[in-house]
Amino acid sequence: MNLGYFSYPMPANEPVLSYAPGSPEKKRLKEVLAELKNTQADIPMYIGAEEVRSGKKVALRPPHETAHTLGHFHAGDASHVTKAIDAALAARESWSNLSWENRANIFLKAADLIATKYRPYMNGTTMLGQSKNAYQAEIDSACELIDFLRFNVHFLSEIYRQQPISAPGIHNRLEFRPLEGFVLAVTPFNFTAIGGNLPTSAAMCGNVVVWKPANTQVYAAQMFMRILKEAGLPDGVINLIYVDGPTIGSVCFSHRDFAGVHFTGSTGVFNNMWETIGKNMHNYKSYPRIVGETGGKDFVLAHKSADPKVLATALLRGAFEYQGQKCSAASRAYIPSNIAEEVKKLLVDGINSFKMGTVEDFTNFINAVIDEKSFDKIKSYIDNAKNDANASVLVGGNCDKTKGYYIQPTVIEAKDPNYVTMCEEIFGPVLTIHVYDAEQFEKALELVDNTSPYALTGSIIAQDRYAVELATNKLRNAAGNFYINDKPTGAVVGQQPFGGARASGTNDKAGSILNLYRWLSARTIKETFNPPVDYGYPFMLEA
Ligand SMILES: NC(=O)c1ccc[n+]([C@@H]2O[C@H](COP(=O)([O-])OP(=O)(O)OC[C@H]3O[C@@H](n4cnc5c(N)ncnc54)[C@H](O)[C@@H]3O)[C@@H](O)[C@H]2O)c1
Ligand SMILES: N[C@@H](CCC=O)C(=O)O
Repeated sequence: MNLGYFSYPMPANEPVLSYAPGSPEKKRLKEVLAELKNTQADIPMYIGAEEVRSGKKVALRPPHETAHTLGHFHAGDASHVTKAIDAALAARESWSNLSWENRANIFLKAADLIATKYRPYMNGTTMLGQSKNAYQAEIDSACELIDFLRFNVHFLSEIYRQQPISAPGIHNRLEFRPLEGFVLAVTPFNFTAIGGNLPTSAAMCGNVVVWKPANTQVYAAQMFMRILKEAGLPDGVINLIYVDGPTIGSVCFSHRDFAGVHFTGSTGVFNNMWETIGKNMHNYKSYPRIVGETGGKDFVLAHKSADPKVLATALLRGAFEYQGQKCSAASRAYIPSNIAEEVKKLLVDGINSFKMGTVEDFTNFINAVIDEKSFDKIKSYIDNAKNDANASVLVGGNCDKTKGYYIQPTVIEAKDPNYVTMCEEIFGPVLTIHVYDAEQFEKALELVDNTSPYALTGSIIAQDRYAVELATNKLRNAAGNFYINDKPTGAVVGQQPFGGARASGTNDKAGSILNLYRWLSARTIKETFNPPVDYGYPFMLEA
């Protein structure tokens, strides 16, 4: 029964806590980190009402301290994927019929639980499981996740209000139905907030979901799942399983009720999904929604009018925060010759001042990269640069995996603007710079636009307003998130809707109203109050 239209006004962004020395939030976070480290977690899959323990245990270790074990999760197989789909479909009718305010308030309650008693647990599991320092965890697993939940509730309310006009004698209305089937959410390791957003944005719209996080993000993902349960999410609406990607794909993408995939991760995996879905089209009841935010090779282009300190700071933060493991991280920079020497010195000094180590020591700016595979891949790019005549390592370059996956933040200088590290996504703390002739700005713009297949984020650093305008226009399709005099990272929900085009994804802008439309299928209803009773037209009364 609907007895009123209940409003959900635009929320404010969740304030970022500072964790400054002596602050209560720092004290509490330290206590929780110690508690988590002293506990051996036994993490089940969540399928329907069940906590499923397969017995196939996978150990969870902090990337910065691989000798320590945080516990383990129970990995699943194809049978668990089927079970999760069945549980989702069984929950579908009741969930999709639940009133909007009762759906919405579950997610708002979850946001409040994260903002209060579970904040140190969301941050603590993210810090230990994904090797994020306290600030990087706070902006991700607390603030961004809370914002996703609150803003999406507001955006969906706005969608439900959008109704067609009605001519005299009729009433038209739009129902924003959930999709007919289940949605698969496949999420990456690097952002706990993305892990939380992909299943909940679809679920909020009345869909039922099978959620598969990256193995290296399970520690924080299960924490969020437990919070959703405590907030009142009914069984089966979101089913959290830990099954390898190809197995998930083979079961979900051949299922008749597969209604859509909400993916964030690498371009190669998404391309593979798209191809598989295309090949299986004949299986499905409806055309599935395919939403994917993928890789990046994000640029910073400086003009000769750039302030060297603004540029160096944008690079130090934009390239190295969270060890460069942000899809938005600055990984190629084009520096004009007039300020190149000064900027290089600022970069070298900045990097030499970085402290690297565990997340428990709050003085560390840099922690470890996510896993051994990633460590080996990043190291091979650095080793190749050390031995290539077209490149030189300006600073950094040391890699050590004896205690954790530590890669020293590294700047490579490429003489060749098409050198491999200027083009390929590395996803680690490696920035490649290319110095261009300061009088050849237009040529540099072309290089930026054409060097990489991606188009996710990018920045122009300039004081000259003509240069800013030229870059904004020429690079219109080179980035879905374009920054002026700022680093290319750190988009805030509600402020900078996030996503890129070209090989960076479908650009459905996570955390914005645009994304929610993808999880809805509108039905138009026309009601006629005084229906005609004669088929003829008035003009037919006379020849
Ligand atoms: N554009 C964005 O908004 C955005 C945000 C975060 C990360 N990313 C991208 O994500 C990547 C880093 O994250 P990652 O290492 O977790 O990415 P990934 O592609 O390796 O994994 C992402 C998810 O896909 C799963 N997966 C892997 N192979 C699969 C397969 N064959 N079938 C189905 N699922 C499969 C993984 O287990 C994980 O859950 C980078 O490329 C980064 O740019 C993009
Ligand atoms: N939205 C984040 C990046 C997400 C990808 O990893 C940012 O803007 O830095």
